Amino acid sequence: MTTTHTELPSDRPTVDEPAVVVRDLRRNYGDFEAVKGISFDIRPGELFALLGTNGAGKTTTIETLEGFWRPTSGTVRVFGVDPYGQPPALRGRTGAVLQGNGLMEDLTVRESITLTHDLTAEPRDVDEILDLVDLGDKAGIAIRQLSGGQKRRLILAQSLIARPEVLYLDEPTTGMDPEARHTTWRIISELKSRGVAVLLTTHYLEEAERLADRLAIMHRGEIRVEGTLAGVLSTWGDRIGFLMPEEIGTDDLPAFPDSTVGVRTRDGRLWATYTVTGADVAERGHRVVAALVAWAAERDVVLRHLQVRGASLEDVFLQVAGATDLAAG
Ligand SMILES: Nc1ncnc2c1ncn2[C@@H]1O[C@H](COP(=O)(O)OP(=O)(O)OP(=O)(O)O)[C@@H](O)[C@H]1O
Repeated sequence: MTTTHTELPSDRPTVDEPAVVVRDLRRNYGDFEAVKGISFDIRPGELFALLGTNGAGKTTTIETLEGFWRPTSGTVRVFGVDPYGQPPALRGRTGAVLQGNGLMEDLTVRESITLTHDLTAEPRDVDEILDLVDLGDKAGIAIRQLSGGQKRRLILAQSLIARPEVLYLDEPTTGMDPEARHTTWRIISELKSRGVAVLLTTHYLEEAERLADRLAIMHRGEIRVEGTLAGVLSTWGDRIGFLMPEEIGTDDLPAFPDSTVGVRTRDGRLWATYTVTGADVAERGHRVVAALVAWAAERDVVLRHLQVRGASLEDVFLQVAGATDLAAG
């Protein structure tokens, strides 16, 4: 999938210009190429989700945008400024929830927020920020007594004190229960609607489905898929799945033009999935179903749980991650 590349913004971007621009970014650790030439933009008020397998290069990308690493080659710009070394021009304009904790565990929640507040030019009010992340009732508690999910929210709170215009969220909801995750999604949506540009990495695909305006899936340092959720799914075709009849071996499954078949185990049972892609998916999918039913009737077998469905983000992710076939159901 191709990306629309624009010129790098000048030092004085207009509102319509991207807040974040990444062009052909490469980042090596010694001889190892962790990021192999990726490009994307994020505009104000937009959330871009960077998904991918473990070790794909997501954190390296965020840390480069945060200014911790200099690109091995290529360019990153935040409001037209090179972020390497966290220059004063970007101070307070970006915030981050990175992996790792970095909290002073003996302070109370309020003391911790107040400390950052007092070091920040034009900070948000301490109580406003506590309310925003739903930690008002924990203000007097020592950080070490917070749950893992509450600590993640406190880190989010710290990142919001300076009213950042760009937010980097590296797996922000890891360790959160479903309710805390929903609260965090609400906060992120609210920030987006206030015009904050957000770069999110997550292993929760539902999180990306709910929040992302655009998303990319990385694998081994490269962006393999990019676009809006609807755009990505529409190019990935339909799935026709059924429970493998016991009488039928994997090699006996028929082949059809314009479709691929895979078999995998789920819940201890074997499922077959035909993937139909390209133009006129619905019509060709219909023909595959008709042919399958005729094929089953000839052999006097039943295709249990026969169903047709569109691709899910999980299907796309698994395919990108190199899974040999796709889950039915
Ligand atoms: N400081 C480092 N020195 C050497 N190699 C590193 C370093 N940091 C990361 N790597 C390697 O670079 C690759 C990309 O790592 P990165 O943390 O960016 O991946 P990720 O997509 O964030 O993974 P995950 O989803 O597991 O958090 C990995 O193979 C990792 O082992």
